[in-house]
Amino acid sequence: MGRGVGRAAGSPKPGGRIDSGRSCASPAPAAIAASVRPAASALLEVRKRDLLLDLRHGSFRITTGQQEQDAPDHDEKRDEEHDQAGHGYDLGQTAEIDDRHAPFARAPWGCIARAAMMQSHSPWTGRPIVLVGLMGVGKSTVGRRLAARLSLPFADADHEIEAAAGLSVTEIFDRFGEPYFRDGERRVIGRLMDGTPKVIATGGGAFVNDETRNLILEQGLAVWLNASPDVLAERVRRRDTRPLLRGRDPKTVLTDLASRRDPYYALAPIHVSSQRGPHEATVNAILKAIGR
Ligand SMILES: Nc1ncnc2c1ncn2[C@@H]1O[C@H](COP(=O)(O)OP(=O)(O)OP(=O)(O)O)[C@@H](O)[C@H]1O
Ligand SMILES: O=C(O)C1=C[C@@H](O)[C@@H](O)[C@H](O)C1
Ligand SMILES: [Mg+2]
Repeated sequence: MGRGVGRAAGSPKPGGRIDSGRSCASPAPAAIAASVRPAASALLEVRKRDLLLDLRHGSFRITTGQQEQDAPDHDEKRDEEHDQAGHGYDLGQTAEIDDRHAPFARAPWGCIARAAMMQSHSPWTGRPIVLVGLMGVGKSTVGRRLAARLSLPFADADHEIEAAAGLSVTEIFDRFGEPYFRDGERRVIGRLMDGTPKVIATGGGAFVNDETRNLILEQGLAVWLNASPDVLAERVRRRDTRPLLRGRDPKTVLTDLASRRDPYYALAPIHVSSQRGPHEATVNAILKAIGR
C-alpha cells in the first residue's frame, strides 16, 4: 500500500522521468570496489580513533514512561500530537552520538557536549543539512523537527519523488522498478541541493549512490542517523510503505542492508545514534553534533 501523495488518480506521468536530468548508468563492478575501499578504510580509521579515545561509560537517558508511537512523516499534525504525548519506552531511552564510530560512545550526558564538539569536524555553516541512514531511523520525522528548530525549510526526498511522479514510492517500484526510482532519487536530490540552507531527509538508499553521495558530501552537511536493527525493525513495522520490506522479515532485511550500507553512511562527517526515545532527543543530539 502506498502513501497518498495527492496525485490525480490513474494519471501517473507515464514512463516519464521523475525529474529532469540525465539517466543513471549502472556502475561497473570496479567502480563499486573503488568506491567501497575508501569507505571501508575511513571506517577503520574511525574505529582506531574510537579505541584510542575510550570514553565508554553510561548513556544520555530520557525517560517518558510511554510507548514509542507511530508518527507518519507526512502527517505533521499526528506527529506533533505524538510528540506532545511523548514517545518512547518505559525503560531508559537513549539518544547519543553514534556508539560505534564516535569516540564518545555511550558517554554520560555531561560528556556529550564536549564529545559533540570533537565530532563536529564540519560544524554547520549554512549548507543544507542532509540526513542519511537506513529505513525507519527517523530521517523524515526527526528531519522535520530539526528544520523547525533551526527555522529552516524542510524537504523529504521520498515525498519530492512521489510528488514529481504522481505516484507513491511503492507504486513507482511496482510500475517502473527500483532502478527507475533510484534514477529519480538521484535527480530529485540533485535539485534539492541548490545551495540554500535547509534540512533534507533522504531516502534510505540515496547515499549509496556514488553521484548522490558525492554531491551531498561536497555541498551539504551529511548527518548519519543510526539505530540498532531491533529499533529499526520496531519502527518500520508501523507502516507498510517500504517496498524493500514487503513480505520479508524487517530485522533480517535491515541487518543485511546495514552490513552493506553502513560503510557508505559512515562517510558522513556527523554520526548520531537514534535509539529508543523521543524524536526531540535525537534532534538535540544532532544540534549538538553540528555545533548549534
Ligand atoms: N526518537 C525517534 N527517532 C526517530 N524516529 C522515531 C523516534 N521515535 C519514533 N520514531 C518513529 O519511527 C518511524 C520511522 O521514522 P521515519 O519515517 O522518520 O524514518 P525514515 O528514516 O524517514 O525512514 P525511510 O527511509 O523509510 O523514509 C516513525 O513512525 C517515527 O515516528
Ligand atoms: O532504504 C531504501 O532503499 C529505501 C528507503 C525509503 O526511504 C524509500 O526511499 C524506499 O522505500 C527505499
Ligand atoms: Mg523518510
